[in-house]
Amino acid sequence: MSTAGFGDRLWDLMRQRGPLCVGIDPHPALLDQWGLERSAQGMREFSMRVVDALGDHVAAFKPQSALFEQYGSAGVAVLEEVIARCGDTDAVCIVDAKRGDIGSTMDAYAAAYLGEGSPLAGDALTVSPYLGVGALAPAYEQAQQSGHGVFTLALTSNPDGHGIQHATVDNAHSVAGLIISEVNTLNTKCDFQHIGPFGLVIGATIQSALTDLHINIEDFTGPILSPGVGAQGAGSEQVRDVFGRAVDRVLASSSRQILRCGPEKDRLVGAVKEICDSLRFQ
Ligand SMILES: O=C(O)c1cc(=O)[nH]c(=O)n1[C@@H]1O[C@H](COP(=O)(O)O)[C@@H](O)[C@H]1O
Repeated sequence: MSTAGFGDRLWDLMRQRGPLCVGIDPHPALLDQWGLERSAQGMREFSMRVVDALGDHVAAFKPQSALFEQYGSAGVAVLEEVIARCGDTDAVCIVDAKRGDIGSTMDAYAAAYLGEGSPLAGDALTVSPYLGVGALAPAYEQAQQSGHGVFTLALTSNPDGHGIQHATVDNAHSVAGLIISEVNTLNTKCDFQHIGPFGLVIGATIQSALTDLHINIEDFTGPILSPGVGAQGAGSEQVRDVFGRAVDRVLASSSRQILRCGPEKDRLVGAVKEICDSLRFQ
């Protein structure tokens, strides 16, 4: 087990294995395609096969909590097992639960998803800043204590996000720009070698939004999780165009495009290698 902080651990993995996160999203249609039952047990089999096939090949896994929650407590129990199985690999596990609440409730989310030894805690958590970045302080504090990471939504991959995220505040900054700057300040209070533990979620589908909103993403000092690669239409070209010189901090994320290549291990590994090769920009 590495003693490096979350950001530096992820940085090293991205360099060794390629900057790709595989989303574990066991959609019912994928269970059908893999010949598995639409049940918690089917989802368990699906997710374990993904982790076992790709655990030595990818920098990160991102189990999507809602897909498990839809099966109730049996699904959540499977999510716990999947997080534990990811922990048996060297890849980092980003639990995609997009949590966010007032500070006193956020304490409980932080304990559940980032607390040392909690069954729902991976290496990092996605959080939603709609209640204010300040309200998420318990998550950032808990992550720092336990050496974990947090990815805060900034410019999401879905077009519906524009209305709020691109909105202008005080006639100057955009909402997204303020979130990015607040998260960056958190990293300045941390010790790290390459990148800090506090990251952003910025979709690969956002086209010129960073430029349009006058956001200089090159100044950002954490990892950038970038979903939207594959099923949502973005490819490596979009990743390079969106992030420019900040691309070395980008962890591209793809779920359905890769998962559709299963269940055979060789095809899953082949899909990962192909995307990773396309993401090597130097
Ligand atoms: O936080 C996320 O991971 C996320 C943020 C975002 O802006 N857009 C987005 O698609 N995601 C997640 O990334 C995954 C995308 O899945 P695919 O479209 O199948 O690659 C889903 O689990 C989404 O919930």
